[in-house]
Amino acid sequence: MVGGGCGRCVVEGDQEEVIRIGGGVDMRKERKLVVEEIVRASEEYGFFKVVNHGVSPHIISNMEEAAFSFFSQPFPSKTAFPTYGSNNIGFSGDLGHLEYLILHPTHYSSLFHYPSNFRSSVNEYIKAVREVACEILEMMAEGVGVPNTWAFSALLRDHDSDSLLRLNHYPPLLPSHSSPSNSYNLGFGEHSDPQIITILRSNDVHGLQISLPDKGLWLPVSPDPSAFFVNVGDVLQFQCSNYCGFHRSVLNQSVQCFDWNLKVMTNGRFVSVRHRAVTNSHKSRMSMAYFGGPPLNACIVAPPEMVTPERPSLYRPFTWAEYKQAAYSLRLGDNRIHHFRSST
Ligand SMILES: O=C(O)CCC(=O)C(=O)O
Ligand SMILES: [Fe+2]
Repeated sequence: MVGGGCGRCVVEGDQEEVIRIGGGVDMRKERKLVVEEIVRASEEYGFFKVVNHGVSPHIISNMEEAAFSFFSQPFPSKTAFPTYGSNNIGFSGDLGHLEYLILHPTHYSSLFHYPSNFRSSVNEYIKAVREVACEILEMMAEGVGVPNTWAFSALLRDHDSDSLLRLNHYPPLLPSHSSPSNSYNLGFGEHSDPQIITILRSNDVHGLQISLPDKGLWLPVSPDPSAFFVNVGDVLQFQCSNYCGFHRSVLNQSVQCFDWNLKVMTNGRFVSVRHRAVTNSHKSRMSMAYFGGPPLNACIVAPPEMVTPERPSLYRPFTWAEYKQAAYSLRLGDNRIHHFRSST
């Protein structure tokens, strides 16, 4: 269990609660039950674990080995890769004890410089986790009563989807680098993920913590390398409010006007989870986060089914490009959703 004094609202986690959250949605159970569990967890926490997800352990271990081997290179070799970063998170001065690599599957140039075995591990992994993400989004749409159950997932399947894979490596802490309380240091500060959905997986080392809505508690999440953790992203919180998504390639026809309504796609019915990662171990921690994002020009607005006179639209429509720009210009921990609330 992780506890201690780093950050402004650190409270030791309640193990019972962690177990309840981390128990896992079993994807092999009857679909109706899986849908119910996913919707409930997305409303309550914006976070859940999935087990029996169907991704081959071979694909996962290949990706992890490729990532460890990348990070084991000398520092100057790593900095030659344009999407490698260390200690600085984003562009607004946030710091963390980690190094990372950002890989954009649809940007050919993002993978161009890597050896072919690395590229194929990344491509295979992304393909597999995108399927998991899409299946979950389809169940979410079904669970909240959106008739086109592919409406959210189509955004990830879009050729122009702005999805990415982020590999985070938290090296073990040297004693001279640990915080005065010696409990842990911040690896990745408090934030919510801006995209639609995150499929997160880590090796068997503790570090991830989630914050419960309105409770000011940080709960440590026990690692489970055979499972994926799912974060509801900001866009899905929005989107489960006004939606209507059409996709050229899905419909196989030319659609003049994209009516992507992710509202902050659930009109606030789902919550995006605030989370962070701490380094508290003598072992390296590796997390691999697939962020499912919409195309840049997608208009984020909730499905009509999610907006009623009793539940008016909470957010104004905006494009993913607008939101992304706002997200990256603010500090990691800022509440950016707030800037997109309707004025009425
Ligand atoms: O390392 C982790 O478990 C969390 C990483 C994370 O939150 C992120 O990459 O957005
Ligand atoms: Fe995150």
